Order: sequence, then structure tokens, then C-alpha cells
Amino acid sequence: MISAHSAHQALYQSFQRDQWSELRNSVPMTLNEKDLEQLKGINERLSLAEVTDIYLPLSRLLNLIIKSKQQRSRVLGQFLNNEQPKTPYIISIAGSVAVGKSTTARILQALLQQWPEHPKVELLTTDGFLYPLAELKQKGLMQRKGFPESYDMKMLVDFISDIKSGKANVNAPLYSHLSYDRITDKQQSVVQPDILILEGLNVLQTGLDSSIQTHQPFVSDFVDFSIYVDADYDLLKQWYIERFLQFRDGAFANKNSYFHHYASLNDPTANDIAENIWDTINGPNLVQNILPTRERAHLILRKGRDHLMNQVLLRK
Ligand SMILES: Nc1ncnc2c1ncn2[C@@H]1O[C@H](COP(=O)(O)OP(=O)(O)OP(=O)(O)O)[C@@H](O)[C@H]1O
Ligand SMILES: CC(C)(CO)[C@@H](O)C(=O)NCCC(=O)O
Repeated sequence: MISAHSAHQALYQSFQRDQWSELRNSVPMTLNEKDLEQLKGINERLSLAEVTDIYLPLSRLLNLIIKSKQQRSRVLGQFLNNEQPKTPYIISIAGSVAVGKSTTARILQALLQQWPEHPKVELLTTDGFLYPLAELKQKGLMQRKGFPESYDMKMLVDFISDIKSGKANVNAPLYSHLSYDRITDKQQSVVQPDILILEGLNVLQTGLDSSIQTHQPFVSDFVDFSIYVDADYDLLKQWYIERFLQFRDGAFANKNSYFHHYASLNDPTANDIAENIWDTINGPNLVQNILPTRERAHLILRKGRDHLMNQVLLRK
């Protein structure tokens, strides 16, 4: 079997952090005070060096790739003597639970919308496509949340197919981490953005990965550029536990929180519970269903300690 290392070498150009950050010199955009404030609002622990070293070059690369797609569409229009329908450019972000997908997605949204070629950038997580809690319970899937079978994949593929076919207004279900369930009285309406960033564990998965073989299209058939956010297993586990402890001190205190009964736990007990959830659900899901999709991505962002990116791998 081909090793992960040689597959990487064959498929990707690799940049260490300092090599990648040098590419920012070619980025015409700079950040002003207001931008910095907005970015700090995304995550107060986010270091601004991370934005300038990693995300500015990345947003420039994406800007160039998107412009070339727009150019291709104009060329096709010339050839066919018609105007090609404008459809959103779709970027997907995959990776483990707690790796920082939604943070990465929000930073990219903030940066990409600064460019005049694509000012409207919409963000969506696939969490909304998890089956509602009652259905998960009925199907016996409460210990399988995040696994392929816990998502309504047909609904997700239909959604993304509607987006790509240029439908004027497409609704997506929303998820609440507070109630641990799909929100019933509100939807997210996606109205022809220039870019849609779709973030979730499962965006690089295909029906062929699981035992249920289907021949329907996959999410990735509709995605223009895919990113995998990667980190070592032990770090991911640690970040998951840390976030659980933060939630215990914050969101779990809310009476409506699904995990309200965890709010009063002491540190060692909360740590044990988080570790157990990781070891029985999120860890196995990473190993069995998420990590095996990594080499499908166009770009892999590798994080080390403190969420700092130490390597960028770009498809040749
Ligand atoms: N760049 C970063 N710098 C510092 N902390 C970060 C960074 N990115 C994420 N984090 C922290 O890591 C944890 C997970 O982040 P986030 O919620 O973005 O992950 P996720 O992959 O979207 O998780 P999930 O799949 O569970 O929704 C959070 O506690 C967040 O504050
Ligand atoms: C909603 C997902 C599946 C993905 O974000 C995840 O955060 C989750 O709820 N996993 C199930 C186990 C847990 O409570 O962490």
C-alpha cells in the first residue's frame, strides 16, 4: 500500500510556515483597524500573525483562482455566444471536530469579501444537515453523531446542487450547539453569493466510503476548491477537551443547553466526560471517516501547538 508520506509527496507541494508567509509580499491587500477588530471578534485567541502569515497569502491564492474561473466562464460565453449563468464559487473546509474549521471559515470569509471580484461571501456548516435529535434517537444514532449515517446526505447534496445550478434563493437547515439539535423555526437562506464556504466534517466524504453504497453525486462534485484542516490526534483531543471545559463555564450554564447538567461539574469530572466523548465518538469518527478523506483536498493546512499553522500543502 502506498504510504501517506509518499502520497503527500506525489500529490502536494509542501511549504513550511516561513516559506508560505513570504508569499504574503505578493498580496496587494492590507488590513486596516476595522478589519483587525472584526477578525478579533471571530476568535479572541486568534493571533494576528496567523492572519498575515497564513491567511492573507491563502486569500490571495483563492482570489487568483476564482478570477481565473470567472475568466473561463467569460471565454465559454464568447465561444457559445451567450452569457454564462453566474453561480457561486464553492469552497469546502473539512477536518476533525474541534480542529477549528469554523474559525478558519470565518477568517476566510472576512478576507475574501474584501476583494471587488467577490464581495458577497456566505458561510454554511453541514451541522444543520444532521438528522434532528428525535430522529437520531429513533435510529439509535445518538452515539454516532457526526458519523456519515447521522447526516441527511441526500438533503445536503440536493442543497448544494440547487446552489450550483444558480437557484435564486436556497434554504438550508440550521443547527444549534446549545440545544444539540436542528433548529426548527429558522433556516439560513442563501441568496446567490459570489462565494459559498461550506464547512463540515463530511464535505470530502462520498457514499462509497461507507457500507451503504450509493451512486448519487457527492458534495465534492459541486465544490470548486477544498481545504482540509489537519492536526495530530493528541492535539485534537486536547482542543476538544479544552473547548468542552470552556463550554462548561459558558454555554452550558444556559438553562436551555442540552448539556446544562454538566455546568456544575468539577474540573476532573468534566475532563473525564469530555475525554470519554472524544474516545467513543469524535476520535473514532476522525480515524474511520474523516482522516481517510484528507488527500482528496486541494489544500491541507497543518496546525501544530496553539493552533498555529506549521505547514501548507498545495495540490500540484
Ligand atoms: N486559529 C485559532 N487560534 C486559537 N484558537 C483557535 C483557532 N481556531 C480554533 N480555535 C479554538 O479551537 C476550538 C475549536 O474551534 P472551532 O469551533 O472553530 O472548530 P470546529 O472544527 O468548527 O469544531 P466543530 O466541528 O466541533 O464545530 C475552539 O475552542 C476555538 O476557540
Ligand atoms: C455536531 C458535530 C457532529 C460536528 O460539529 C459535533 O460537534 C458533535 O456533536 N459530535 C458528537 C459528540 C459530541 O458531543 O462532541
